[in-house]
Amino acid sequence: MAVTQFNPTSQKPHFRSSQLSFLSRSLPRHRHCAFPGVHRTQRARISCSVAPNEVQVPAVKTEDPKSKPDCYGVFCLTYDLRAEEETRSWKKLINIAVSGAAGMIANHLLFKIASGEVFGPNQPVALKLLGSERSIQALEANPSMNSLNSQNFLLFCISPRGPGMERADLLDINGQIYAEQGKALNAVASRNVKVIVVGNPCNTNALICLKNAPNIPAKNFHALTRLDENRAKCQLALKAGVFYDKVSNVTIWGNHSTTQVPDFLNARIDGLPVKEVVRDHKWLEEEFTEKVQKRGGALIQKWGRSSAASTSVSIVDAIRSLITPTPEGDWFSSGVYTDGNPYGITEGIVFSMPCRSKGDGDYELVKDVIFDDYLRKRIAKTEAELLAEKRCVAHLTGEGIAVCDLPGDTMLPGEM
Ligand SMILES: NC(=O)C1=CN([C@@H]2O[C@H](COP(=O)(O)OP(=O)(O)OC[C@H]3O[C@@H](n4cnc5c(N)ncnc54)[C@H](O)[C@@H]3O)[C@@H](O)[C@H]2O)C=CC1
Ligand SMILES: O=C([O-])CC(=O)C(=O)O
Repeated sequence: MAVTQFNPTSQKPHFRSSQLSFLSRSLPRHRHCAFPGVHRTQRARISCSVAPNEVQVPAVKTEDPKSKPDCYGVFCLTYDLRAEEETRSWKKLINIAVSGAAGMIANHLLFKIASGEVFGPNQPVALKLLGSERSIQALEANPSMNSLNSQNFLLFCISPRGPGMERADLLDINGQIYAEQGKALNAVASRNVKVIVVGNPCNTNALICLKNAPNIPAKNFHALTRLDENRAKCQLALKAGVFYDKVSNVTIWGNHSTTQVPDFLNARIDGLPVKEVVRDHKWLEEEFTEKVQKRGGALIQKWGRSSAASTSVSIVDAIRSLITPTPEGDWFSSGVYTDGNPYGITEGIVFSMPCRSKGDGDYELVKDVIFDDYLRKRIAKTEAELLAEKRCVAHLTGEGIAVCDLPGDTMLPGEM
């Protein structure tokens, strides 16, 4: 299963009834062609291109015109993926499932994926929308994980957090959902699926999910800390008076919470160490660090709800970092499993660390980073918080009886 570029031996994708199939809007304007297997009554004239070195699509085969088209909400299936062998001029389908699909983040994200912004032009993508009861009504989404067997990416944007809910309650209630979904993934998903957990507390939710999915490599699970990296880059760019793209090598260490550590020691501006460009080291240690740590909460205070558009942008960045080679010398942050990490961080937790990818969906941890006392001390604090969260969900990870002794002064970004 999964996308060709991740697994060349992947099985042929097949289409389940609740999937919505999109062709990237950014297909070139070339000639029209019809697709084999498309019902005569609904045969869509879909733009497609055939490059000189590609195989021309053979003549259209028709199927029983009486058979009904698959329609879901306003979308009808017009591209029969069973004909995939015959449409060799097309890239292989990428399957993406989004859970919490009727929520704010997904509302931005789904259109980015469907437009071709994430996986590029000429790339067919199939979106599977998963959700709670509410989203079944809103989107005709699918509440079941059973048909996730052919996904390349699974994005969890679930939020059952209610007013006045304590952090420990959230860990438990949200954690139960992730335990359940981890089990479902374990039963049906491809071993190559890449899972990005967005719903908070995302590091520990990712841990619960991966612990309940032992058939899937723990390495394939990510907790989204890319939003924090983007926020850190933005603050550094503003301070240095440079464009955002001049800032590189920014690591967010640890938890997606107010203990996270935006690393200015290893970060660079225009290729130079940040500390050489930003001489105000007090600003780096105090203002910059706190601003990034508490940005989520500041936004909730101003806007009344958590960041959705910028989160969806950062999910796009996170996916693109896995499917395109990391630029030479640079890296990106992701919350990943700590087993085998070269930094001495306790194993068995999901911790944001610097990663590089060859663009094949996989990643390696970056070895050549430096530490000083300030960085080590901060990393120890966020590590302690994640270990406490882990103890708090031991009943959900199969590690015994939960003991919840969360440090009082640490919070989710939105908990200020
Ligand atoms: N990691 C990060 O950088 C960030 C994480 N977040 C987190 O992302 C999550 C989602 O945020 P929004 O989209 O703004 O929330 P939202 O409340 O707008 O949407 C969440 C969706 O999840 C659905 N849902 C609830 N329980 C479910 C279940 N058991 N199965 C499937 N779907 C379920 C709800 O019906 C809703 O449609 C929150 O937990 C939020 O704290 C938000 C911003 C940044
Ligand atoms: O707590 C929240 O939902 C908001 C959040 O993660 C962020 O903006 O970083």
